[in-house]
Amino acid sequence: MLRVRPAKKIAGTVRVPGDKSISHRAVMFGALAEGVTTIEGFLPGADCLSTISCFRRMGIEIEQQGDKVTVQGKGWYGLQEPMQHLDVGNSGTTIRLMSGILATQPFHTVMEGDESIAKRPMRRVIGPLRQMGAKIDGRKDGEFTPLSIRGGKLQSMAYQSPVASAQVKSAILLAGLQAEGVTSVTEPHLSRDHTERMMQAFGVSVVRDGLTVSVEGGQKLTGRAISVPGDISSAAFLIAAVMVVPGSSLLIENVGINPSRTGIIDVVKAMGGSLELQNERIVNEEPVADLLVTHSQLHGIEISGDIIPRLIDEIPVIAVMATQAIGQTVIRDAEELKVKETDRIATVVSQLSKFGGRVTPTDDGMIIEGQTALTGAVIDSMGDHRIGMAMAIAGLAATGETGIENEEAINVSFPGFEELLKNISQ
Ligand SMILES: O=C(O)C1=C[C@@H](OP(=O)(O)O)[C@@H](O)[C@H](O)C1
Ligand SMILES: C=C(OP(=O)(O)O)C(=O)O
Repeated sequence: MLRVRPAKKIAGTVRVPGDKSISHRAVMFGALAEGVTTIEGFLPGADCLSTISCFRRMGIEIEQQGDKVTVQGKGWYGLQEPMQHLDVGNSGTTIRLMSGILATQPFHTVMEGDESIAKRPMRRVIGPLRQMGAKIDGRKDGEFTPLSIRGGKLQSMAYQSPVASAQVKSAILLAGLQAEGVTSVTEPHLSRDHTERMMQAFGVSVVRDGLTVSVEGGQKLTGRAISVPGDISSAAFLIAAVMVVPGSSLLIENVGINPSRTGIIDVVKAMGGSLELQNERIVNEEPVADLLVTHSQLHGIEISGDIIPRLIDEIPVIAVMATQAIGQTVIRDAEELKVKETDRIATVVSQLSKFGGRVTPTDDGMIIEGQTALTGAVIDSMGDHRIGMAMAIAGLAATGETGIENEEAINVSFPGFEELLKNISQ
């Protein structure tokens, strides 16, 4: 059990582990590229290690030591048919992006993962890939794992996605790279665009027109050096820690500030929090900065619409911050929370309530009442890394001790979380 004590103050200068979305893509693109790709700042969390192990099973040589990775790319068709099932662990990004890649390969694969993956919807990716000509099956007509993919020659398509999902968009664009003609994806709202940026970094031409992004088939990826910035989704827990513990201040260095990910910064500022970007720069097509965060009394706001995909993974910890804000915080248009590692509307409500948090679930979000005094509790991550970490932050602001059960889930995206939190807590 992870134990958290109330903090008097959060202070220091820190770095968070590498961006999860960018780390997955760097390994995948490196494997499919011609030549060597070196990655520094890689996230050695369980999800990205699942991506590495899937590519190793397909004959790609990958060396990984901590945050340094070398991928010996063999070109798009250099992958070999795996003799066993590919295990994606807990990682939705791995299974959905890989579906797009495997749909183009002239062999058969089966992918499966843990209990949480088995409940997550796959037809959002399988449906369009089938329309492009891939033969894919799974439980409930391809909605659930295990997924069996027999890839081959694909037709290009213009896909109107009903959801703003980077995983859906990325799977189709990856498949489109081997389809004849131009493949495009149009989203209802902009989702994170790391795939588009990294395709360009690997030498692929990508065209964006508003909410539509397109690629022409037949383009090659060329291996290169990639430097992964710190994950803003991990930094979000530390930003929240500063905002819920009076007198706190923290400098978080080297954080990715891609505009499709910075909803958390906009929300903290709109709630009245002090957050300053310093030393802004561009690294491998991705904007990066140091974040100076200073405690401020927050007030409740409404969070809805276009901003939701820009902060979807941060909503559990935003809910924790909102308990310490003056007034009500209302989160709408976030039904996607229901299909993450857990149903994050239900798990935020059930776990935060154990501290005495006042949170009401709604069909597409939640309503959080502030300012509420929290009392330390024993909570359960429910196997969801973001729930475990969000509740640890609640523990910093609570009276008495908090215990987090099933804390090992945190390793999915933030190895070293417990130690880092201890180092900055006084
Ligand atoms: O493409 C990615 O790297 C991710 C996309 C998002 O999921 P959706 O595509 O389902 O919105 C996000 O929640 C996930 O943590 C990572
Ligand atoms: C939803 C998440 O990841 P994935 O979809 O890759 O499992 C997450 O990291 O919060």
